[in-house]
Amino acid sequence: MKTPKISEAVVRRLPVYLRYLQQLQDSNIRTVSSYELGQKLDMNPAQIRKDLAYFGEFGRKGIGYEVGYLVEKIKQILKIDRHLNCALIGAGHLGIALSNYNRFTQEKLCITAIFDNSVDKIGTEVGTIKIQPLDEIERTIQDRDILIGIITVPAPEAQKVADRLVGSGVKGILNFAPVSLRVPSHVSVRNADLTTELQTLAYYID
Ligand SMILES: NC(=O)c1ccc[n+]([C@@H]2O[C@H](COP(=O)([O-])OP(=O)(O)OC[C@H]3O[C@@H](n4cnc5c(N)ncnc54)[C@H](O)[C@@H]3O)[C@@H](O)[C@H]2O)c1
Repeated sequence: MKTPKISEAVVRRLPVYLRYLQQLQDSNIRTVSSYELGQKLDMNPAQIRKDLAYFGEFGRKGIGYEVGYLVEKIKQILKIDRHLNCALIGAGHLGIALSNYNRFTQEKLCITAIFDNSVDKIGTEVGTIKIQPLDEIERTIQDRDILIGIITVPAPEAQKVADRLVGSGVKGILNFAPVSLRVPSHVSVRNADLTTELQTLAYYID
């Protein structure tokens, strides 16, 4: 069967479903209806059913969704049922905080290499990861099959770092620097920005 083109809005909702389903799993709850999901996530149950139906028939009438099964399915859809190595570049305030957070929360989608260009940082450790010089980025990314780069360097350095990540073969970049990156079309970029989120939020505050 040909997979339909899935909109980004649907893809962005899947991790939201997954996070709540994993909480249910931790509480040993075995089944959940789209109505219950909708109530908890403040979403329309019909929307949830429609989103999940893009990928298959996961629910059963009168019973709902089997939580464990749906968790595994969503992980497969998001392709996070495999180990996916990430490299972080810029071991400053934000980079260290993100690395420490990721270390405790993720088993498979994890930061496995950290780079910086400061002699004060190179060779020091974040958890079990030794910060490497930027010069080692290409070789490390290829040797460790790293597919995602996370940029936490100052804005003027971000494009140069992105170019090196792309040249090393990464397929996705999560960019925290306040700058728009230019990358080839085969590379996906997601920007995370506290300031723009706050500015957007401000619009809704009277
Ligand atoms: N998206 C957000 O919500 C958000 C929040 C805070 C900070 N930021 C951005 O994140 C970035 C980092 O902020 P910070 O407060 O951690 O800064 P920081 O100065 O504490 O850390 C930056 C680190 O990058 C390293 N670095 C600089 N140039 C480099 C290069 N070419 N290659 C490798 N390493 C390099 C520095 O040595 C330093 O360790 C900035 O661009 C900042 O604007 C974004």
